Amino acid sequence: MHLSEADIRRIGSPIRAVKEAATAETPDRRDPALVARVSEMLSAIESGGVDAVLRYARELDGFVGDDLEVGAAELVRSGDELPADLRAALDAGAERTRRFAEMQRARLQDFEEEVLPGVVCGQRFVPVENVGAYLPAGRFPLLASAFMTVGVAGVAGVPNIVAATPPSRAGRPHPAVLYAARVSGAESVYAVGGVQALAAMAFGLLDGTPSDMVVGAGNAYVAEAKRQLYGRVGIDVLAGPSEVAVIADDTADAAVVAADLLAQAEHGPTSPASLATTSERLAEEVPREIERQLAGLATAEIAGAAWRDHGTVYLAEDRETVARIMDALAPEHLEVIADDLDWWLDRLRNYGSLFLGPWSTVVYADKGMSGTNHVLPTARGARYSGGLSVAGFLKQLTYQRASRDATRAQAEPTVTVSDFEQLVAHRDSAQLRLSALRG
Ligand SMILES: NC(=O)c1ccc[n+]([C@@H]2O[C@H](COP(=O)([O-])OP(=O)(O)OC[C@H]3O[C@@H](n4cnc5c(N)ncnc54)[C@H](O)[C@@H]3O)[C@@H](O)[C@H]2O)c1
Ligand SMILES: N[C@H](CO)Cc1c[nH]c[nH+]1
Ligand SMILES: [Zn+2]
Repeated sequence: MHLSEADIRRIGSPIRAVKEAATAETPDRRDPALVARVSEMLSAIESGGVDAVLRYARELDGFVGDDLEVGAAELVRSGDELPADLRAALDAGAERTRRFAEMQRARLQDFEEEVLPGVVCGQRFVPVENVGAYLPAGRFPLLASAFMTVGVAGVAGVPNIVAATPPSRAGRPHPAVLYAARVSGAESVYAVGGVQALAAMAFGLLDGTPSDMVVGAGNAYVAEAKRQLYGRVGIDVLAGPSEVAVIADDTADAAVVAADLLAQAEHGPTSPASLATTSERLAEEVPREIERQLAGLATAEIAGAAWRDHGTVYLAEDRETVARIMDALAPEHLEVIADDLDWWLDRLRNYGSLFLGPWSTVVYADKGMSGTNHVLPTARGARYSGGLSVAGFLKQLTYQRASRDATRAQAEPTVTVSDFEQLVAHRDSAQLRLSALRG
């Protein structure tokens, strides 16, 4: 995650890149080979149906058998072989995520009001009917993803939710992923991952009902599949490889900053992590501390590659410049470990989710422990979108009613504008009502 020359020009104040990314690739660059591969897979699945889905599932994920559906018995039994503390942690994450989604739902209000005499307009929030939820589990089983998708869709009132997750090495999904899905309210889960999962949900190849919307995070293949399916189905956000950025001043501890950067870098070798600071001390210490922590990290191969290729450290003279850096990077997760948190909360605007102060950290939200959703925009999508939430499953529909007495106020200007546009049928539709009023 790095600033382009154009970003630096726009920011307009001096910035020193203390650590630069080894690759010039930004997270929003689409790899043409990957785009072509996804397109080819979607076409093959659309024409080949379930057989094509099974073929990719076997080839890419070692799926065994012919039936992608995880049976009700396997879903119910999923918790039996898990340690009690893991079950309790998953129960807590599901519950907290649900509770925050309920709080958000309570603040989305239907209403109707008279906008001019005799004309009443209103809005209603209506849930999407069929949702396909993707639960990523390629490199690591991300257990909390079900809370964020299946659980939150349930709070929105979505009547038909199907979940798909890649099989793990034994050819079946991990029981912990299934348990997390179950405590989130899933009744229908399929052992299929990646592009083939999203295509199967969108084309109705799993339970026979095409999803109206597919949601959930995943790797670059998953994000690209959602992008290509968009329009034919709705999507939540383009939630690709995880990213983190930290804003820190002299009050921050280098070990904490380094740990939080590595925590997201370990997702994959293309996961960017960035620090922007006003502290010269921190700008020097954090890269050293990252190397020190990497030496003892079991996932160092992944996190080290991510840090080398996509990690950056920027030193700026003042906090406004740091804020402008974040306006440009628009990271998925943004931590602030600095004084005057209210100033930062007020000033920052481009992030998927914000973590204020040293006692708040991304990994808590990753696991559902704070309650916010961890399906968040990546690749600078936070410039125009927030993350998945209960609102994402609700269509904000409008309606209007008008009394006979309100006809003139709407029909006369409609006739005027339609005449100007030469849209005569439009004019006639309004004129007819005016005539009825007069006659
Ligand atoms: N942005 C967010 O909100 C968010 C949230 C959680 C996770 N994530 C990200 O989700 C990702 C999870 O990635 P993952 O790979 O571990 O799991 P995944 O479930 O996203 O992807 C696994 C699937 O990728 C497909 N795949 C792998 N290589 C392929 C190839 N060469 N051609 C076609 N398909 C291929 C396989 O079918 C496999 O099932 C991570 O990058 C993580 O950072 C993002
Ligand atoms: N950091 C991911 C969102 O980008 C979510 C997650 C879950 N578990 C671990 N991480
Ligand atoms: Zn994470």
